[in-house]
Amino acid sequence: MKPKVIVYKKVDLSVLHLLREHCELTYYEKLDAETYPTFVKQLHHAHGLMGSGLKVDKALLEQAPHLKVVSNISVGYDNLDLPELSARGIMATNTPNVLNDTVADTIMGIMLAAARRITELDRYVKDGKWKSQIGEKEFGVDVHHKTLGIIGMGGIGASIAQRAYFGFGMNILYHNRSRKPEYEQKYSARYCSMDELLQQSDFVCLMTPLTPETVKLIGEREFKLMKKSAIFINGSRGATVDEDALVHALKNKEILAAGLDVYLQEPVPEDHPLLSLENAVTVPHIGSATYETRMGMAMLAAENLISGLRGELPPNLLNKEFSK
Ligand SMILES: NC(=O)c1ccc[n+]([C@@H]2O[C@H](COP(=O)([O-])OP(=O)(O)OC[C@H]3O[C@@H](n4cnc5c(N)ncnc54)[C@H](O)[C@@H]3O)[C@@H](O)[C@H]2O)c1
Ligand SMILES: O=C(O)[C@H](O)CO
Repeated sequence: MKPKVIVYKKVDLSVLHLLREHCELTYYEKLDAETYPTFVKQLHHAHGLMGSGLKVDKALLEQAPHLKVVSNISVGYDNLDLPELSARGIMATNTPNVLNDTVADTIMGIMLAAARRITELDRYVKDGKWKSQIGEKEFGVDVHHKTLGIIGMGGIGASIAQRAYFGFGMNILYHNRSRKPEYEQKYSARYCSMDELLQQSDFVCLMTPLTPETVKLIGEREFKLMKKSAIFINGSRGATVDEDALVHALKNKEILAAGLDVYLQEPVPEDHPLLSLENAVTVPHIGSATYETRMGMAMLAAENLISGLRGELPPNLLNKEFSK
């Protein structure tokens, strides 16, 4: 008998074909108030789960007595209660590396947009405000040859460093849990303490996972340490930043601007103070959102799922306990 699998995110047909070869599939393009009750009923029989964003915690797992593999279609896995999954003998997997280049492209785009005020000035043109030659009021600041500080020099951080160093001639500083000699060599990246990075960088880019240690990693104190001309970029998770402190820093010109892909609450509420600030570039969590990369992530997630359901160790297994 084929294992029963629930996919709860829209994925390409080729991914569904692959899954159907190996599993009995229930497919939801998305979970919402309407589909959730049926999803929970099916959870009682499921051996595998694949999707993204769903909080997989004790309460959910109580309703999934046969579950063997949870396959996240994302590299971040802060939605998973990993200790609880491990205690129940359930494998968890994610999708690292396939998205590095795409997310790094997004981050460079946000950096350029914030520094050169691209989104703000796009609105200026469309609102009919371009009446004469632009002047200093519309000037931005350079990106090239500035100092970029990367907090969280993992797969994505390194791809950002590569673009910034080779493409923009930037000077790279980084802070990470451990030193990365490979990137020091390739991108002349210099390891430093977080405080030094915050004080020296023209652009501060946050790329750590969301963990208990990184909740509100950047707050009032950190914004005060940054240069008044600094541009802050968050591509990690919203909860790694104290959003009230960020709004305060932007309003009071403690920093020049911010570029944000992630928020504490997503979708970000319409009346969020960040959305009324001209010096905040706000995009809707689009880091990995290209056809090619989302397809690659879903395919990798399907491979992880199938491998785990076969009783193998999936390529991107997260629980350390299973590898022992
Ligand atoms: N905006 C998006 O669409 C998007 C896309 C992909 C990933 N992400 C986020 O980016 C995160 C990083 O992704 P990745 O693929 O580069 O992961 P990764 O595991 O390769 O890299 C994360 C790096 O952060 C470092 N780190 C962890 N805790 C730290 C701390 N307290 N201080 C300093 N460094 C710390 C790790 O040592 C590691 O080098 C993901 O966990 C996810 O939350 C967002
Ligand atoms: O963690 C990830 O992979 C991104 O946030 C996309 O969901």
